[in-house]
Amino acid sequence: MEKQPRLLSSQLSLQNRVCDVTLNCVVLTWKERETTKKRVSGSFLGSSRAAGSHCVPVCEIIAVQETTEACQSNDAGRWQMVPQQPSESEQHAFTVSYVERMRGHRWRCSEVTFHCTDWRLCQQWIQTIKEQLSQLTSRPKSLLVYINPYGGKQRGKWIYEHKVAPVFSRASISTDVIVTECANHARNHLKKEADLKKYDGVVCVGGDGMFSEILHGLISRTQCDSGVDENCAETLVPSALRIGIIPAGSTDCICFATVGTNDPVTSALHIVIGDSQPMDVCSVHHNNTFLRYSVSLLGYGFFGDVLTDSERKRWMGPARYDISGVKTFLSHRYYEGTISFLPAADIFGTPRDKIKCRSGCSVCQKQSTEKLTEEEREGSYGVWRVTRGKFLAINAASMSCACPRTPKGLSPAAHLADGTTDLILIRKCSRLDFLRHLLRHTNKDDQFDHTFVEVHRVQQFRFTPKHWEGGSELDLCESKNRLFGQICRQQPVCGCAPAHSSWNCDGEILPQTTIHVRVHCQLIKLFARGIEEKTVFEDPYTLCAV
Ligand SMILES: CCCCCCCCCCCCC/C=C/[C@@H](O)[C@H](COP(=O)(O)O)NC(=O)CCCCC
Ligand SMILES: Nc1ncnc2c1ncn2[C@@H]1O[C@H](COP(=O)(O)OP(=O)(O)O)[C@@H](O)[C@H]1O
Ligand SMILES: [Ca+2]
Repeated sequence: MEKQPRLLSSQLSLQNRVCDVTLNCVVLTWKERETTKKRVSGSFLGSSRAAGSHCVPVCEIIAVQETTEACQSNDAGRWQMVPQQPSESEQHAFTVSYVERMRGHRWRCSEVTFHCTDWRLCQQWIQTIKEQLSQLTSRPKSLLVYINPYGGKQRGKWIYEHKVAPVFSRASISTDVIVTECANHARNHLKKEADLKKYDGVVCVGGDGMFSEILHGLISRTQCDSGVDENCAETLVPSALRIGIIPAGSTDCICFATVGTNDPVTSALHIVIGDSQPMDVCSVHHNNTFLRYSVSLLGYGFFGDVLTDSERKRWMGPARYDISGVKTFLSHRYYEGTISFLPAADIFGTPRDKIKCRSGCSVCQKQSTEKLTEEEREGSYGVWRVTRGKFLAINAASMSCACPRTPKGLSPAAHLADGTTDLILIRKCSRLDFLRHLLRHTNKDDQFDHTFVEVHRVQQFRFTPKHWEGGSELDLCESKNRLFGQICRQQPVCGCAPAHSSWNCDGEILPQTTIHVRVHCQLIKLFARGIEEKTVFEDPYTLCAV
């Protein structure tokens, strides 16, 4: 890697130890100088990390500020470092706050305070670091924050005030905060009222349902401002504003699948450093009319029924999904219908690939840089295929849908930003087989390796339930009784099972069942970077090899 010219290099004191501190355009490093160690009673003070070299990429520095507090003394241990500078020299200090990686993809805001002999040198360090930070133009300065006070365990407000606001304030980000008063408050405000020119991004404090509101508000506003009709547009205009997600809901799958953890402080830090992760958005249509957008799961059958049942149990909080999950599993309902889909070309891979979408994913980047060859582009226009049958579940995962319930996700190899969605068809099978399939979401076994599971990577798909074929949604309502009689004969186990399920669209129930879904590649951007490879956590110093 190219060596960067030094901007500053000084001997500064850190907890009474002398360090060589260096700043270039890319990293801040500090290395403890060799110190005299006084042996007191058989062991040495200081961990190898404390005595070693530290390195923080400039892009992961949160802030720098002059420190006014009293200097700390470090002679409480059994071993004592002999200071190489007189203590009266430690009158001027500055503190650097930076991202530190913890286990499980979590980030924390750590601080290091350097002391120096000379006021001017101290100011020079503060000024130079500030200048470096000011050049990071992708960082937001002003954010519009929406909090759902009733999402998840109803801790959205508390989480924002105690975990997130202090991080934003440390990074000098200004915020306008709206605590929502009813469902669709955030969506309507974004769509019609918000003065979006004032902001560099929108922050959602809540779950997937709340995120969905903000997504809809922002996309609709962008189309409206650009004169694009959401009902018929094949191409939608990407939104200029990024969305940050502070997880405070029940599933929080969009946060988990784009950051690797559901941790408010980690999300706040991704926002502060101005990360950017493009994301595919599916538009769902019925009879050529736009219904909704989806970024994670569109699920008919099992996941639709779980959601419908769980809505009546909202008072239980996140536990409602466990109760409804068990209930829906036991009811073992299947649904008949026809799925037609437009497969993605071979270059997009398959849902059974071993390679996963990770930070800086080359498959997704290929889409963003539009580096497809003519041949690849030609090959990406496929031929529609049709399949019909009885299904326990029909799922479309536009991203892995990883969440604490299934850390590898519903479709572990799905990509965040490749312009495709993974269609997962679970055909009618025994309860035991379905249980085996579900359990595999929680362990290392391949949940697609069953004869009754079919997977396709697609650009578009349509679904028509059997009793709809050749008719309209209204036809069903009119002939409801006749149909229910027929279906109960087909599925005697349920007593009086409904003929149709509902679509679970990112946690919202869709009223229509006959749908046409189209993927819009990288329509929005999040303040995230995708899940980082383990190596970044194991050896953060690889980042600093400059
Ligand atoms: C016997 C072991 C069963 C294990 C099953 C594991 C499968 C879980 C897959 C979960 C996929 C989640 C996809 C995301 C869905 C969310 O959009 C939606 C709304 O979230 P929120 O607004 O935060 O409440 N959540 C759900 O639909 C919950 C599905 C839970 C199913 C058990
Ligand atoms: N103030 C509010 N009162 C009632 N519902 C709200 C409010 N704000 C948002 N909502 C709705 O609450 C639903 C669930 O929100 P979400 O934050 O996803 O929580 P959860 O993950 O627990 O479902 C969303 O559909 C959203 O539209
Ligand atoms: Ca995708």
